[in-house]
Amino acid sequence: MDIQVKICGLRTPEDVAVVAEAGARYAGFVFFPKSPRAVTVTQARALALSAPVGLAKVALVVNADDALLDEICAEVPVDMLQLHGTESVERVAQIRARYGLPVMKAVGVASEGDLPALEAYGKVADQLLVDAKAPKDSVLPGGNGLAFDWRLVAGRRWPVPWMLAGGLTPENVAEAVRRTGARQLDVSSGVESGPGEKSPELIRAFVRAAHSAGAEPAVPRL
Ligand SMILES: O=C(O)c1ccccc1NCC(=O)[C@H](O)[C@H](O)COP(=O)(O)O
Repeated sequence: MDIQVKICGLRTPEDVAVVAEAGARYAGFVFFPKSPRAVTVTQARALALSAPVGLAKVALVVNADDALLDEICAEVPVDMLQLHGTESVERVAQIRARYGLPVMKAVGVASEGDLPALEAYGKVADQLLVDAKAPKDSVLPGGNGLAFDWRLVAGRRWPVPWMLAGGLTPENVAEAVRRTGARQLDVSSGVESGPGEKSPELIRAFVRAAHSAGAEPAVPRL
């Protein structure tokens, strides 16, 4: 299976076009006002409508209530919901049932103790996003440009497909793939020239490096 890439935190139609042309599979829109990548529902609608067929649009929310999710799902043609807060297993199942969209649950990983959560969420979500745990003093639950110890997830399997995230860059993505065996990758800060500013060159370099790494045998080297 080819490597699939998600570029998160897109804010302009130009970002969307570059991501699609580069060959990414997913485009993420951040509905978290404190983020430098935040978009409004109106902005996200325009971005989603500009996306070509084949680019899956992902709405990223943090502990969203039904009112916000109702609005996003009514206005923005999204293909997946990414839950990046402290949503419980029950809440993930409820959101999945209410909106009839695939749900990806993000889980922050810093130590072995964080791994059981992936098993639990893997029973109710359609995908898992295995991300670095946010530092305690960060205002952002994700998108901090920090990697975690990839040995924690090397060769692991969960009940549903998963994406690796956290501090990935065009320079380290091949090593991340080799070490973890990940077949899906998510990046935000590593393809930016400044907070919230996506770089077309870095996006192209990241997708190229990820796809090249996917063509190599997926044998974890530790
Ligand atoms: O990106 C944000 O600003 C953000 C805000 C609130 C919750 C999650 C957020 N990002 C989550 C992502 O999907 C990122 O792509 C993922 O955490 C990896 O980020 P990075 O380490 O910057 O590549």
